[in-house]
Order: sequence, then C-alpha cells, then structure tokens
Amino acid sequence: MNVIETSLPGVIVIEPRVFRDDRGYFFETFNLAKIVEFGLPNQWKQDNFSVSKKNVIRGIHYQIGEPQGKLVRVASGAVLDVIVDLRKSSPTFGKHTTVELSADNLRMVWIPVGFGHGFAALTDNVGLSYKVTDYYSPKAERTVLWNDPALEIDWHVGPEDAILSVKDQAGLRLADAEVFD
Ligand SMILES: Cc1cn([C@H]2C[C@H](O)[C@@H](COP(=O)(O)OP(=O)(O)O[C@H]3O[C@H](C)C(=O)[C@H](O)[C@H]3O)O2)c(=O)[nH]c1=O
Repeated sequence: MNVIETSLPGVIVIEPRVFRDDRGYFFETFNLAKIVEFGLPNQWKQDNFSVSKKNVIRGIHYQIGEPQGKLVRVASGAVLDVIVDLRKSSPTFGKHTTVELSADNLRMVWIPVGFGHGFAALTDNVGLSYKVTDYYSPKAERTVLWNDPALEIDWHVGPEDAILSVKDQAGLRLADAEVFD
C-alpha cells in the first residue's frame, strides 16, 4: 500500500497493493489495521455506492454538526474527484485538490472531516464506492455550489454538458455557506 500526499494536508491518496496473475488481479479494498497505520479512523458507519452517467457532477457535499470522513474509490469507470478545504481557520481554506480515481488506477482518496467532496464522471457507468465515518444526516447535509467562481475548479466537464441534481444546482457559494471552524 502506497500513500501520496496532496496539496491539502490530511487529504491523502492511497494506492493499494495489487496482486496480478494470469486470471486477473486481487486487492484489499479495505483493511482497518493498515489504514489506521496511515492515521485514518477506526470507526466507520456506512458503505455507500452510487452509479453515474458520463458528465454527472455530484457535490460539493459535506455534513455540518454530524461530519463525515470519507474513503472513496471507483469500482467502474473513472472520475475527477474534487476535495475542498472548508475549515475557515485553515491556511488552505477554499483551496481544492483533484485526483483521478478509476477502475484502472485503483486509487482511493481519504477525505477527513472539514472538507467538501464532489466528483465529475469522466466515463459512463461510474460506480463510486465509499465508506463514511458517520451516518447520513439529511438535516446536517450542506452543498457548496460546484461552479462557485471563487473555487476556480476545472471539472473537466463543460458547463453545458454537466448533469446535476436540483439540490446541487442550488448549492451555496462558499462565501455564504456554513463551514467548519
Ligand atoms: C448520501 C446518501 C443519500 N441517501 C439518499 C438521499 C437521496 O434520496 C438519495 C440520493 O442522495 P444524493 O443526491 O445526496 O446522493 P449524492 O449526490 O451521490 O451525494 C453523495 O455524493 C457526494 C459526492 C458525497 O460525497 C456524499 O457522500 C453524498 O452527498 O440517496 C441516503 O439514503 N443515504 C446517504 O448516505
């Protein structure tokens, strides 16, 4: 297992050890003892799975009051994963990092509490599989506007092609959003 730091301290990319042979390949999608060694929590409450068509953008989501850490990977297809620092006391507040996650590179990204998460589906049939450290709480859920000019995010999807939920189209600009301390 290999760990890659990102431009946002605390947000890390994990490359699992892949065992390939003439049948195909095997890798551990989750090993608690190993990820705890990298500083990830040992309490996980939910596994989630979403399927998205090409050009779908989901996010930028987070929960306030009942915050979630997320360990995200792609089971099929490819995404541009986007993580935004939403901690107003952080020197990287409002900054983002991106990482391509795919069924080819098998990369995972650890997103601690305090960050917003979104992704753009770069292919059809994107299966996003992720674990979260606390339960889903609709009342705690918040959305920052995906194309807030202040964030300067290049989603690699043309605005005219982007497919978003009504909720995500109505996200708040960062300046107006409830964020972390
Ligand atoms: C997240 C979630 C959703 N739902 C229900 C609520 C809605 O009726 C339906 C779709 O929810 P939503 O449109 O919020 O799903 P996404 O847009 O994929 O949201 C997720 O995508 C971004 C990228 C994230 O990082 C979050 O984990 C999460 O917000 O599933 C549940 O029942 N449990 C859950 O944990």
